[in-house]
Amino acid sequence: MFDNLSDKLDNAFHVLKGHGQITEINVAETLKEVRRALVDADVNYKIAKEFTNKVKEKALGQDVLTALKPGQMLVKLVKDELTQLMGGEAAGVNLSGNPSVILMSGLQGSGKTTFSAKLANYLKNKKTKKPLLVACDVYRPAAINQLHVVGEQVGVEVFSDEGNQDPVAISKAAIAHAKENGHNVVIIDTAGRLAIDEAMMTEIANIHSAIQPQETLFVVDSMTGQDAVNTAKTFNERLNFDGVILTKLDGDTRGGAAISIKSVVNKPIKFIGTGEKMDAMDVFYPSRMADRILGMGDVVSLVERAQEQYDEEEARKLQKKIAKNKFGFDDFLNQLQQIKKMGSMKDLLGMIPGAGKMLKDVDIDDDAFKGIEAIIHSMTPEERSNPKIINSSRKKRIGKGSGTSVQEVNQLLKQFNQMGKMMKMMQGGGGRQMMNMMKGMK
Ligand SMILES: Nc1nc2c(ncn2[C@@H]2O[C@H](COP(=O)(O)OP(=O)(O)OP(=O)(O)O)[C@@H](O)[C@H]2O)c(=O)[nH]1
Repeated sequence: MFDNLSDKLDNAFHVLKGHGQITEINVAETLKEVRRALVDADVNYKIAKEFTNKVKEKALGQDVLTALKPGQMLVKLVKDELTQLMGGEAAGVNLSGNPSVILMSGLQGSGKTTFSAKLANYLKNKKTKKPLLVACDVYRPAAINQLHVVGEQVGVEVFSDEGNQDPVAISKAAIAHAKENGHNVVIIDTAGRLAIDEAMMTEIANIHSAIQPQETLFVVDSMTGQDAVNTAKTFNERLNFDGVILTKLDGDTRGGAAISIKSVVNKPIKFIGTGEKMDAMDVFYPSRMADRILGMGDVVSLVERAQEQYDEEEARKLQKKIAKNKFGFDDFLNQLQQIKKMGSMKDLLGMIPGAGKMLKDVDIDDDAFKGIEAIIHSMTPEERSNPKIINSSRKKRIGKGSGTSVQEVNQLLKQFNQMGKMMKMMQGGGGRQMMNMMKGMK
C-alpha cells in the first residue's frame, strides 16, 4: 500500500540525517521533498502546500531541546498532520433507526456492490445486526444478479424486483419487507454509471429524499486519484453524503485520494476495501493509515485481525496439547486455516513495521501453503497425530501422494519439529511475556 509514497517520504527525511538541530534551511529542504512526494502521489498541489506549511510552522516553533532527533521530530509532526488531514479520529456508521437505512452511491465499477456485501457481512458478524441487501440497479439485470451472488456468499438475504423500473418504489418495498421480517439494517445498492450524468444524479437524489437514509455512503476507487476527489465533490454537492468508502487500496494506488478526500469534501473516510474477498475491508483509522504511509506498519490492526480469529476455547485445548507434546499436524493445519482467514499474506506482512518496504517488489503467493497442505493431507491420521512414526518409506509415499519430493516432506517435518520446541519454550513463561507485550501495544 502506497509503497512509492512511503519510499519518497523516507528519502525526504534522510535530508535531516546527521543534523543535530532543526533549522529553517534543513526543514525547508526536507519539506520540499515531502511536498514533492505528496504531489507525485496525486495529492492536489494546494493541499500538499498547505500541509507542508503547517508542518513547517510547527517544526520551527518547537523547542529545539527536545528528546527527539530532528529527523524523528519531523516524522512525528508529519505523522500527526497526516492523521489530521485524513480526519483525525475514526468515524462510525450511524445505525440508529429500525431498520437503519444505508444508501450506497458511486460510479460504475467503483466497488459499490462488492462493498455493500462486505458491509452486510461485517454487520452480520456483529451478531446484533440482521441486514438486508437491496438491488436497486434497474438498468442492468447483471448487476442485480451480482448482488444475489455476493449476498449468498455472505449469507445475507437480497431483496430485488426485476422488471420494476422505479428505484424509489423498490427501496420503499424493501424497507417494508425489512420491517416485516426483522431486518434491522437495510443496505441499498444503487445503479452506477461510467461518468457522472445528470439523470443518474437526479435518480439517486430522488431515492435519497424519498427514503431519508440514516447513512449515505459514497464509494470510490482509490486508484483513480484526483478523479476520485473530484467525483466525491460532485456527489457531495447533490447528496450531502455522510462518509466515503475507499476501495481497491490493495492495488497499486498512489495514495492521493486517501490523503486529500477528507479535506476536499469535509466528510470522513469510514471504511477501506482491501481486496475482492468478502472480508477484505477495514475500518479507516487515520492514525494507523498515517503509520502505514510513513512505513511504520500497522501492528494494532494486525493484532486485531488475529483477535477476530481467536477462539478462547480452542486456544486452551491447543495449549494443553502443546504441554503434553501432543500438538500434531491436524492442529497445525487448523492454525494455517486461521492465518489464511486473517487476509492475504502480503497484506498481513505489510502491517509489520519495515516489512512493507522490504516486500514491495516481492510477489507473495497466497497459495504458498498449498504444498504444505498437500503433504499433510497425504499423511494418515496416525502419522498426523504422531509424526515420529514417519520413516523413510512413509516419506516416499507422502511425497508421491502430495506431488512433492522427499526433501520437501523432510523440510516440513524438520520445521514442524522446531516449531514444537519453540512452542514448548514459549509455554515456559516466554509466551506470557509475549502476551503482555501485545496487550501493551493495544
Ligand atoms: N482489488 C480489489 N478489487 C475490488 C475491491 N472492491 C471491489 N473490487 C472489484 O472491482 C470490480 C467492480 O466492483 P463492483 O462491486 O462490481 O462495482 P460496482 O460499483 O458495484 O459497479 P456497478 O454494479 O457496475 O455499478 C469487481 O471486479 C470487484 O471484485 C477492492 O477493495 N479491491
